[in-house]
Amino acid sequence: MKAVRINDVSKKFGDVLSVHDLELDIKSGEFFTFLGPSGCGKTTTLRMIAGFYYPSKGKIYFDNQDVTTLQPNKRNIGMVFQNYALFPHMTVDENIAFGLEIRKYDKKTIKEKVDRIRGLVHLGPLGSRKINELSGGQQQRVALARALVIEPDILLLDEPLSNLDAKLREETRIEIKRIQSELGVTTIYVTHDQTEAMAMSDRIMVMENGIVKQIGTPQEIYHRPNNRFVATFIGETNLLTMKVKSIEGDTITVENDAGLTLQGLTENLAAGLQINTGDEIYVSIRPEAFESGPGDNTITSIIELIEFTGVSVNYFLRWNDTTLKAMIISRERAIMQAGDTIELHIPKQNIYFLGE
Ligand SMILES: Nc1ncnc2c1ncn2[C@@H]1O[C@H](COP(=O)(O)OP(=O)(O)OP(=O)(O)O)[C@@H](O)[C@H]1O
Repeated sequence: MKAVRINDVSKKFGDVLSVHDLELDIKSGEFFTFLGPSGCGKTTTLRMIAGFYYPSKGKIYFDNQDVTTLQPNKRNIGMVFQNYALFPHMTVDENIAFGLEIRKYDKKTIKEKVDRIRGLVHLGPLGSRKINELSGGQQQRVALARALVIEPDILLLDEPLSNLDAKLREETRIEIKRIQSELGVTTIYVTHDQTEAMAMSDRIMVMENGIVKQIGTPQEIYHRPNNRFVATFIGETNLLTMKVKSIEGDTITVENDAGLTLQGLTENLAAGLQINTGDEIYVSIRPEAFESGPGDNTITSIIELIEFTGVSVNYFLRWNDTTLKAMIISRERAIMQAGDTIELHIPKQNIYFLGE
C-alpha cells in the first residue's frame, strides 16, 4: 500500500476546467472518498490517479515516486468501475485470474491467489460459474476480487454500488469496508451518495465545480462544515442568513429582520472565519440540534406540519417568519398534532456560524 500525493493539479478539457488547483494527501492504508454532485470533478481526479488522464498542470506521487505521466499498467492499481467491466462468458475464476495471467504468474500461484481472494469476497463455491449466471451483488464481488488479486498498492472504486438495489448496497458497502480493513490497502472511493461516504470513509473530500470545498473525517464534515455547500450537501440543515448583534466573551448573538435572535459560541465559527458586529453571516442548525422544553434559544411555536418517521418526529415550525425543521427522537407514544404549540430549545453548542 502506498500514500497518494496530489500537488497543485488542474485538468482542463478544452475550455472546461474540470479540476482546479487540487492539493491532496492520502495516507497509506486510508479509505478516502471523493464526494460531490454530478460533474464536480471526482471521476476526472480518479482517472488522473489511475493514469487514464494526465493533468494539465501539477504532479501526482505514489509515496515518493512521481507517477504524473506513468502508464496505467505500470502503477500497480486495482480498479472497480460502476459497470464492473467483467467478461460475461468467462467463469468467476477466469475473470479473477485475468490480471495474474497478464503478469505471467505460473498456474499453481494463480490458483492459490484466486482461491484465497475468492474466499475473501465470500464467493467460495462459485469459482466455475459464468458471470452471466450471477446476481448483481455477486458480480460486484468478482470485480472487487479481480481488482484485489494483483495485490494493488492502491484500490480505486468508481461508484461501485450504483447498480445495486438499496438493501444490497448497504450489505455490499459493509463487505467492501471489511475487506479493505482486512487488507489495509489504500482505497479511493468515488460517490455522490453522502450516506455511503459517511459510513465507509476515514476521510472525505467534498468537491463542487472542480474545487475542493472541504477535506475531513465524516464527523468533521458533518459537525464542522466550512461553508454552506458542505452544510447542505451533507445531511439536512436549517440555514439562516443573520446579522451579528454582539460578540461578548465566548458568546455570539445573531438576529434577523424578523426579530429572531439566537445565541451560539465562538468555538463554532467555521475554520478561519473572522466576524464583527453588523456582519451578515450564515447560521446552520441541524434538525436534530433541537431539544424538548425550555433552555438556550427557547422557541415557542405553532407546529405547521408533522412527519412521523418511526425513529423520529419531524416538526416544521414557523417562528418569527422563519421556517425551521426540528427532529426529535420519538420515545413517547403520544405525539403532538399540527396546530399545537410546542416549546423547544437549541443548545448554544449546536449552532454553527458560516461565512460563505
Ligand atoms: N473527456 C472529457 N471531455 C470533456 N469534458 C469532460 C471530460 N470528462 C469530464 N469532462 C467534464 O469535466 C467536468 C467534471 O467531470 P467528472 O466526470 O470528473 O465529474 P463527476 O463528479 O465524476 O461526475 P459524475 O458523478 O456525473 O461522474 C464535467 O463538467 C464534465 O463535463
